Amino acid sequence: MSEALHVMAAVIRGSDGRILIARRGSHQDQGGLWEFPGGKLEPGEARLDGLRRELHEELGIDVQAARPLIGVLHHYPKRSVWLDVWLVSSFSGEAHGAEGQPLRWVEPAALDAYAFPEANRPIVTAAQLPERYLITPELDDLGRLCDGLEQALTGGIRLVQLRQNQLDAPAYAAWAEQLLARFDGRIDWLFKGSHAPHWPGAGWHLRASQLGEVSREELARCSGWTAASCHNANELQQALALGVDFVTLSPLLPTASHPQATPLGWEQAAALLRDFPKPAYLLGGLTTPQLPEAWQHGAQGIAGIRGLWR
Ligand SMILES: Nc1nc2c([nH]c(=O)n2[C@@H]2O[C@H](COP(=O)(O)OP(=O)(O)OP(=O)(O)O)[C@@H](O)[C@H]2O)c(=O)[nH]1
Ligand SMILES: [Mg+2]
Repeated sequence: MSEALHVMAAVIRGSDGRILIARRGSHQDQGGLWEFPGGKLEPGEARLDGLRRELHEELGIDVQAARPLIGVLHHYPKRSVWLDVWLVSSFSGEAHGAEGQPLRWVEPAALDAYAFPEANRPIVTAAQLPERYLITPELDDLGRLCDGLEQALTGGIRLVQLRQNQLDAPAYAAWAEQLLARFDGRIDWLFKGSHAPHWPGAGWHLRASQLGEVSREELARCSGWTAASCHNANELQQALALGVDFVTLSPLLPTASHPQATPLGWEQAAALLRDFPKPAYLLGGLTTPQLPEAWQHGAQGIAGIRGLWR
């Protein structure tokens, strides 16, 4: 990372949820492609200061609230860049292309239609994913699960993994089908098991043990989000090679559901994520008030069963 060019970039989210993108000048590196505004950090400059300076220079705005979103180390043929991307949720001033660059405010889902530099794929994903990923508790009753999900939705959850390890495959499929119909369009689902990719619109969450069994092609056929459970550097590399959209990294802290596992702790998790260019949710013993700590340690946010249920 030492030789990589440290670039500060911003996913700027307006009050209506849309995101600001700019088109790079044709004379610039990656010319003509869309980008997240920002630029090179100067020697000795603090990260947030660099971000503020770049956004002032390029857009004429003053940052009021920002936090780390994702770090992406990318090797272009000519040079390596460390894209240090922050989410800007509040700013003053009217954004305009101060260097003559065209700007556009875009719905997060519509970002897929724009041509970005190669390094930007995980940034687009990070801009689209929420900060919390709910994993369902194992319940013996579908009605209770639905009630809990309604409450979670009220609390702002919209990304959910259906974990029901007590069910056999046919029973799991029956629940999945009913849940898809009931929460139509309100939840982004990730299902588990080998049958998961067959539901249109639903995502697929791989267990760590599936990382060596599933192919890139199989994963690419899934029409929703794809994710994997990772616990160490090796599994993160496997997930990266398969091309999943995001991962969970666990266990961060001791948990009741996995009492035998050794927790990673904050520092080890941060070290693993520094070299991992995809959004990652930290999992294990975390609750919503720990979100800022997760962001500071390089995570997209937190995942959880008990911590996010009710
Ligand atoms: N700002 C920005 N740079 C990106 C993105 N994606 C990406 O690969 N880069 C790369 O990061 C590098 C530095 O960005 P930059 O050209 O904005 O730097 P800068 O504002 O200081 O520009 P300057 O050298 O024209 O003064 C470029 O090689 C650029 O291609 C992105 O989304 N935003
Ligand atoms: Mg720039």
